[in-house]
Amino acid sequence: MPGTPGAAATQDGEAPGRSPPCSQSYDLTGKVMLLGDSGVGKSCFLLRFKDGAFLSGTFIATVGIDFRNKVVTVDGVRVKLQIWDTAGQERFRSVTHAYYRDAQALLLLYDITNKSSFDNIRAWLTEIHEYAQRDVVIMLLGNKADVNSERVIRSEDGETLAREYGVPFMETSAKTGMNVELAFLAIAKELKYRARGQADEPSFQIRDYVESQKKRSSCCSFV
Ligand SMILES: Nc1nc2c(ncn2[C@@H]2O[C@H](COP(=O)(O)OP(=O)(O)OP(=O)(O)O)[C@@H](O)[C@H]2O)c(=O)[nH]1
Repeated sequence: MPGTPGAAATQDGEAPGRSPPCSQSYDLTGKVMLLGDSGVGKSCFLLRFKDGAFLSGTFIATVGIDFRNKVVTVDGVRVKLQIWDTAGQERFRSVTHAYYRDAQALLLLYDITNKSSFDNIRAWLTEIHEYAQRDVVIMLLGNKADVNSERVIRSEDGETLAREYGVPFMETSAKTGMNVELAFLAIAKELKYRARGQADEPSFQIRDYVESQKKRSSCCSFV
């Protein structure tokens, strides 16, 4: 959803819609939701992106929903991402469903060390198709890639599932930062492409972009 060009961005942590005391300008804005089972690392993923931090050993399950804003610049365009961190626990599902409709992009996470979080991805996609906009951008992320010794889901399994649903895929780590920024930048680029049309980049495809950036970073990753 295009924002008012040059308008003041909402302050971090402030309820959307209220006027901010300070301003950070942006050209476009988009709502992104983090989804996936409880414990897959959604809150840590957001914290890594927003503040570059990781709090190890602590797991405080999200209650309901929380959000943070961050402005990223892609191809000279400032995109304000309003990122909603949802609770993965079943009992909060009815709360989070209400937010799907406004989201332009969804990051769907599973934990590569937790088989049920991967098996539940199909159920998440069914929910997404029920509650989200038809053209919502979806990205599948296999998080906790830093703990390869406890891996139970192969990277190829994530890739196969993503291909089946026609969505981009990558493995990530909120702990090391691997591919965290890339996931959000790819979303921002797609939102920019949708808002600005084909003029700047006639053949932009988010899946191709993610694949090319993954390959490019494999030699000297963010780890
Ligand atoms: N090794 C490793 N641990 C992680 C990573 N991301 C998160 N964790 C750990 O996984 C646990 C759960 O992380 P959260 O970010 O709270 O999980 P969540 O998906 O937000 O959980 P809910 O709020 O209940 O939906 C915490 O103990 C984190 O420290 C990661 O990339 N690598």
